[in-house]
Parts: sequence; structure tokens; C-alpha cells
Amino acid sequence: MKFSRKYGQVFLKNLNIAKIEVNLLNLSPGERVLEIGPGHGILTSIIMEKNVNLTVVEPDHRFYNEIILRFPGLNAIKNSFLDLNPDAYDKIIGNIPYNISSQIIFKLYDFDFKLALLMVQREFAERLVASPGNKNYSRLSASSKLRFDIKKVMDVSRKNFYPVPEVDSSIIIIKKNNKKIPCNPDDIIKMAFSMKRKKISSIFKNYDGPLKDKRPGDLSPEDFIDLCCYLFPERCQGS
Ligand SMILES: C[S@@+](CC[C@H](N)C(=O)[O-])C[C@H]1O[C@@H](n2cnc3c(N)ncnc32)[C@H](O)[C@@H]1O
Repeated sequence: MKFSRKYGQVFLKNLNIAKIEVNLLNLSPGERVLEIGPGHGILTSIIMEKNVNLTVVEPDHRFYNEIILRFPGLNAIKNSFLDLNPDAYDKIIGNIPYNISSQIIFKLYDFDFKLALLMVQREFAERLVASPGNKNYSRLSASSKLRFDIKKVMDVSRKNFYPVPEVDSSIIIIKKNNKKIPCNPDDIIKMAFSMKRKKISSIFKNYDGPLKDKRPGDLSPEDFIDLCCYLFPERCQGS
């Protein structure tokens, strides 16, 4: 079988790591679980033993067909996760394709869930968890930290996958933090990080508040909310 670059296909071959991932999800019988990209089903088979209500989403027809043959009755969706309508799950899991990791994170903003566990490229994990002031702090970190508490729990060497990829991986855990976002600053964060080296006052010309001499990489997610309320008071709820 040919693996597809488009679908970011490398496969976990270490069953112990798959077991660790599923155990970290702390599944209880009956919970609604979504698996993104089951591939040959190394995680799927372990999750199936937990008596949960599992749905898998896989766009590659070869793996979709393999999964429905192997697990009759499993709720399998032949589609891209990125094209799903947002829904509610207790838990979400996936060893996700590296090439669409950011898009998957952004899509998760619209899903309702308690806990998600993802295997991602190590550099991507470092960008996600980075705090203000860190060189890896980015648009992705700032906007994700508004909604999620994200922890890197384990590094996984590339040797645990086939074909062996050119990068190492990490397992991350994401919890919704349910913080109030009185003014959604996503567009402001995006614009600010597109001019990362400039001061806030030169990126947003009509800003004259306390953050004016800072640069985007110094601002916390909450600072971006304040910036949003200053620049767009009409968008700021509770002002
Ligand atoms: C890195 S592989 C992991 C496969 C398997 N879970 C494993 O651990 O061995 C990524 C999987 O996600 C699937 N995939 C690719 N794009 C996807 C998308 N947009 N939505 C859902 N799954 C996708 C691939 O076909 C592949 O099965």
C-alpha cells in the first residue's frame, strides 16, 4: 500500500505507546469519543476495549474500508475532520497528520469536549505550549491558550513510526479552560504576529494604551483581549 503525503500518513508501530495514549484519556464506559485519523487502527482497537461510544473520522477510503471491515458496527465517517460540523464529545484522540496540525487545532475551537489527546510533531507541540517571551510563542500559542490548557506529556521518537518520518513527535493533552472571552481577539492576534518585530503602537496606529511599547511576542492571551476591547469597544462584552 502506498502512503499518502497529502494525508500525512505515518503509522505508530509501538503498541505500548498506543496503550499509554489511550490510558491518558481516562475513558469511562459510555463516553462519547472521537478518533481523528484511525489509519490501520492501532489506537482504535485499544479504545474499542473500553466500551465507549466511539466515532472515527478518516478521509482516505483505503483506511476507512479497512476500519469498517475490522470493526463492524463502528461509527465511521469517511470525511476530513476539517469538514465535520462541530459536535460535542467527552474525549477526542488522534495521532494526527503533521501537515494539517494547526488547522486541526483551530477546528477544535468549535468542538465541545472535556479532554483531547493528540500526537503531533515535536516542534509543533513546543509552539503550542510556548508562553509569552519564548521564541516559540506564536499566533497559534496565543489564540489556543485563550481556550485551552495545553500540556506536553511525552516525547516520542520517530523510530516508533513507519515509514520513519523526518521528525520526532510529542503527545499533548488539551483541556478546555472555559475562560470568558469578552472580545474575541483572533484577528488581532493574527495581524500582530504577521508583524512580529514591530511595537503594538506601530501595528495598531490608533492604540495608545499601556501595551503600546510591547511587541506581539510579549503579550499574554489576556493582553490581546484588552487590546481587542481598546480597539473595538463595540465588540467588547461587559464594557
Ligand atoms: C499520522 S497518521 C496516524 C494513523 C494511525 N492513527 C496511527 O497512529 O498509526 C494520520 C491519519 O490521519 C488520516 N488523515 C489525514 N488527513 C485527515 C483529515 N483531514 N481528517 C481526518 N483524518 C485524516 C490519515 O489518512 C491517517 O490515517
